[in-house]
Amino acid sequence: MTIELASAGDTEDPAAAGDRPSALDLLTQQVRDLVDAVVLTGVPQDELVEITAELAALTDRLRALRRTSRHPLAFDPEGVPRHAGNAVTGSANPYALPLVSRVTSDGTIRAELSFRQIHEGPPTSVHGGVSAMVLDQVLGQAVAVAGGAGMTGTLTLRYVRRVPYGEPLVATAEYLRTEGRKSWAEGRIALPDGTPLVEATGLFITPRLWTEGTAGSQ
Ligand SMILES: CCCCCCCC/C=C\CCCCCCCC(=O)SCCNC(=O)CCNC(=O)[C@H](O)C(C)(C)COP(=O)(O)OP(=O)(O)OC[C@H]1O[C@@H](n2cnc3c(N)ncnc32)[C@H](O)[C@@H]1OP(=O)(O)O
Repeated sequence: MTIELASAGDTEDPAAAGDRPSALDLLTQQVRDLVDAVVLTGVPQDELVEITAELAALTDRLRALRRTSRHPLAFDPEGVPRHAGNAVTGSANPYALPLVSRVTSDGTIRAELSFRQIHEGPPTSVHGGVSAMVLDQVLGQAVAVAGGAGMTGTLTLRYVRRVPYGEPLVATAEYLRTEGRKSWAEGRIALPDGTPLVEATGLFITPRLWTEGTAGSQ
């Protein structure tokens, strides 16, 4: 297999890397595949023991050199916050879906997504907390793009229909309004035909600390 990588040093700057994945992106995706495989594996016990030992050795290799700083926060040209370590969108975070959002011409945040079996809560359905995490992110992006970036103050959800995994879905969010440091947004996870599965409204508050000049950590 030949893999064309981004140049060394590009990993912090997706724009500089163009469409080519960095080695860290590829590692992250491989670990996602690993997690999926763990949840679904049926290999015998002795094989599991051997694999666990091999993974422990790989974990030690990764720990040989640790980052001394968190992944930086950047904004893409449309104003969507990008953070490689983010739990929902992070290209360097195996835990992230990852969710890739764009801004439509009317300012809506839109992300096509597909949950996996690892996101299961009730049998055959996505865990409600996982849906909430995605909605927190896209609503937060909607207010960030509108200029009101903040921390979630409240997030209200209505679980309308069960959310399936393994099927294409769409998450969208729209900025509503701002009053002082408070901004509101609404959004939903829906089937591709628009049938809503989970609806959300959220209040995002720009922390006093940020307005006093200290950057947030999100
Ligand atoms: C320099 C620029 C840097 C830019 C950086 C951009 C970052 C990128 C942005 C976006 C990324 C993409 C999207 C991400 C999406 C995910 C986001 C999350 O998951 S956030 C994690 C979960 N949320 C928390 O952990 C919050 C914890 N709470 C706090 O930090 C504070 O309590 C905070 C910021 C919410 C408020 O603290 P205060 O000191 O700034 O503000 P006070 O003066 O207490 O309140 C201001 C007003 O807001 C109300 N308020 C405060 N907390 C509230 C709450 N939880 N619910 C409702 N109202 C609340 C108050 O009653 C007050 O209202 P009245 O002005 O009197 O009308």
